[in-house]
Amino acid sequence: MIFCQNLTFSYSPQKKFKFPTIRCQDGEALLILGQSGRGKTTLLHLLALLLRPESGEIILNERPVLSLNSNEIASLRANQIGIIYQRPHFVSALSVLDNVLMPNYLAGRKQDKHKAAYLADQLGFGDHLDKKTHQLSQGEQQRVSIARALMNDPTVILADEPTSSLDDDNCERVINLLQEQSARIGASLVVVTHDQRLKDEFSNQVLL
Ligand SMILES: Nc1ncnc2c1ncn2[C@@H]1O[C@H](COP(=O)(O)OP(=O)(O)OP(=O)(O)O)[C@@H](O)[C@H]1O
Repeated sequence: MIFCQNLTFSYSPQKKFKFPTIRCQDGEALLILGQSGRGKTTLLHLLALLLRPESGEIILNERPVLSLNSNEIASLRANQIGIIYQRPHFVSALSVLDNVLMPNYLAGRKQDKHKAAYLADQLGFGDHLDKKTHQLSQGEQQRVSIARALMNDPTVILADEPTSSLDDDNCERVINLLQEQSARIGASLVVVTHDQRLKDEFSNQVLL
């Protein structure tokens, strides 16, 4: 589960944010909708512990996390949080498969090639595993980053505009897969987006 309340953050005295209470239980999905510039990525990075709020509280799996030290936060992020960034960050020298396997490596786990291949098939890029990521289209790269986020069976999945480069068919496929996978592993799924196509796909929604 993920819960936060009274979160505030500022990039500068002119750019301050106060975010609404967010609550997403295990196996549930939450959509956070907002226009460009409303702070969706900022909120997601706060929840992913990539940014530190000025005030407020974040609880992951019943545990207050803002008092953890940097090693504890790194371990939590590697093992329990799957992040799908707005723009995927890949290691360009590695194959698509090795990029998908990267979270196993970073968390000190055995590399699970079967799972990587399964997720790649489900997400429709199973034929591209031996390529380099720059040889894939933007939509394919986005799907690779989704597979990568699911590799360690995270308890919290945070997705930043996961459907922005996708056509309608792939949009539906990706959202279904994210919801199925998070429900299957009992994870909390939080999606931030301005993609209005997702409005009817989530029963729990927050507007920024
Ligand atoms: N590192 C930064 N330093 C200063 N201002 C920033 C920084 N990152 C974001 N901002 C500003 O904070 C505001 C919110 O940015 P954020 O990326 O969180 O919005 P968003 O809702 O995700 O937008 P979009 O839908 O366009 O991605 C924007 O006005 C942006 O210019």
